[in-house]
Amino acid sequence: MSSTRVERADGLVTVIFDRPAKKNALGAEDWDILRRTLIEVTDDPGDRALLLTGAGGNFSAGADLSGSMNSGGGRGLTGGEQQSILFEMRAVGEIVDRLHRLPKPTLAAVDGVAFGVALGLVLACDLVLASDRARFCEVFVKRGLALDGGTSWSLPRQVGQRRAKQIAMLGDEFGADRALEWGLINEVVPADELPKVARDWANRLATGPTTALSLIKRSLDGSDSISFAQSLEDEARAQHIVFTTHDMREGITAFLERRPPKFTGR
Ligand SMILES: CC(C)(COP(=O)(O)OP(=O)(O)OC[C@H]1O[C@@H](n2cnc3c(N)ncnc32)[C@H](O)[C@@H]1OP(=O)(O)O)[C@@H](O)C(=O)NCCC(=O)NCCSC(=O)/C=C1/CC=CC=CO1
Repeated sequence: MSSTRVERADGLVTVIFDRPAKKNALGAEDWDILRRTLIEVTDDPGDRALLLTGAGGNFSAGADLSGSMNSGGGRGLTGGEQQSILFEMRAVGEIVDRLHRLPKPTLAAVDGVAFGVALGLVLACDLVLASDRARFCEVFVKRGLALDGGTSWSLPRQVGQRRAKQIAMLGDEFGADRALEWGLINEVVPADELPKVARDWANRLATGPTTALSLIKRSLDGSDSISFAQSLEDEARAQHIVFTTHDMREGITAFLERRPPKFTGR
């Protein structure tokens, strides 16, 4: 049964995992909604930023272990079941990749638990806000699972190999303060303030200069795999592109006219 809602307002697309009785565990329909939404946000110029969050005091407890992924039941998998797990995991991987590569800014707002593949979704976002009662866990090892959700890639990049191995191989829960100290999240706010602060940040992204934000994101994400000289060339090309935008003209005009800019995403 699907439990994910999508809301749109003023350029901001909010995806809300909403099955509180199951800690917002994610099943096939949730993945389908997320996949479709990511395609829409990629293609629709009216969608200018994405906020991922959960309802009922939790982000998500990760994959729904009672659903389609819970195959085998201790009797060993048939060849067909094994194939189907590979297929499902590739499908989930494709969705996390879409999120990671989304050409619009993304923000995760985490209250309560973000476990397993849900942690992967969080780490694939550009910015992460957490409440002071957020709990994170690379829980896979506790279930006898290997890593997924792109966390084998994002964790070492965000916290370094040494800590990534601790987080992934021990599978201990950690709180928002530790996540902040390790550089996994941007800020911690009191739980009752999280919705407001998240909306403020997300609205700032959604009313920002969309092309510039997209190019900023692309250049930072790509910086690991290119030389300094290449980054300078890429920056030149990016500025060349933003000089064709209405938002760049508006940004400079607004500065000269001593008023706040009104970016429209064009
Ligand atoms: C630590 C918990 C998140 C919360 O604990 P607690 O507050 O004590 O609450 P519970 O009583 O345990 O949970 C309340 C109800 O929610 C159900 N539930 C919780 N998580 C899941 C889940 N992931 N799938 C299905 N259902 C879930 C729980 O059964 C309760 O239901 P009832 O009231 O009807 O009994 C704790 O719940 C917890 O540790 N949850 C599991 C976390 C987890 O292991 N997540 C999955 C990680 S694996 C993953 O994300 C990706 C894959 C990919 C590959 C293949 C296979 C699977 O996973």
